[in-house]
Amino acid sequence: MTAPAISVRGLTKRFGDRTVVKDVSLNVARGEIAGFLGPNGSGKTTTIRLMCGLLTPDAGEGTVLGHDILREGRAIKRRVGYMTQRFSFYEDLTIAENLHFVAGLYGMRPVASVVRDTLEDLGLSSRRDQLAGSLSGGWKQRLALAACIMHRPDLLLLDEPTAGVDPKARREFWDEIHRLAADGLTVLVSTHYMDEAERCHRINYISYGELVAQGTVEEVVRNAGLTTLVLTGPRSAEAARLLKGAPGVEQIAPFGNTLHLVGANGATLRASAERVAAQTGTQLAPAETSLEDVFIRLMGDARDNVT
Ligand SMILES: Nc1ncnc2c1ncn2[C@@H]1O[C@H](COP(=O)(O)OP(=O)(O)OP(=O)(O)O)[C@@H](O)[C@H]1O
Repeated sequence: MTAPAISVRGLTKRFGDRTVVKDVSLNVARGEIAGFLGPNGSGKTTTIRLMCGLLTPDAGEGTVLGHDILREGRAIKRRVGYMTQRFSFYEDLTIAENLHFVAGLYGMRPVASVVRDTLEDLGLSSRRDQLAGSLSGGWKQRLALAACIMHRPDLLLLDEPTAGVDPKARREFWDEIHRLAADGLTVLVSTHYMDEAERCHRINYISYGELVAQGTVEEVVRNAGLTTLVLTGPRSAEAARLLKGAPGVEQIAPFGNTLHLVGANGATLRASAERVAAQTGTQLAPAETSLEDVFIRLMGDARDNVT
């Protein structure tokens, strides 16, 4: 039986007297696209670096691609492609020249055909002679992806790969990720975008260094046990004022003419919402809880734990 792509337990990392990763356990099956989510500074990058042997944990153990993270960092690095948050290229080299350089670093032979295959694989052939510095965000990101899959890794670690990229380029990037996963590559990808989280097979949510939710999107939403209601009508802004601080109302978010209300205690939330709906002549209806509703809730919970 092949070992899971990632199987780590109790990972902990301190910087000075701050513990930024606390007892994190993570399992990622081969071929899975695992999402890694959480607020800024919650420890995603640090966890990724612990798993690919770039940082040594203060506690914890486990394997990545069957290799021990404490003793076999070199073997892990050879089989992992890591796209960092601020990936960089030689801006005054073309796409093809940048890839030649990377192929040389990895010692891949014959360089010319490796580069040609990679260009073709990622649909970069038509732009092979364009200077990297003159590419749009979406093409730069595609080049970065090409550079990190060139050595045919088994696991891709992508740290916010689509930050600042337009929706069409993001969609194409995700189509590419799914294509790679269908070919057997495992992907762990950190993101702040909800639509991207929904494109993962499973998600892992980390907050202040602790993993607080794991599972498929449906499981994470269901386990949060939240009720969501929608108020609609021209007086929804007034309704929002009246609902602020009302019993059971934990989140109030306007979306155009509607007001999105979320709370853990469904009965209390409904009672408050019905009262205000009657007062303001707005219509009340049940709605599906979204992943965003759950994440806002998780962020609030974690902050409460810290203060
Ligand atoms: N080498 C370091 N030395 C000291 N503190 C660090 C170091 N690297 C990260 N940190 C701190 O650890 C915390 C977690 O950072 P990390 O980059 O892992 O979070 P993140 O979840 O990736 O955040 P973001 O979403 O903003 O990228 C932050 O408070 C950060 O400032």
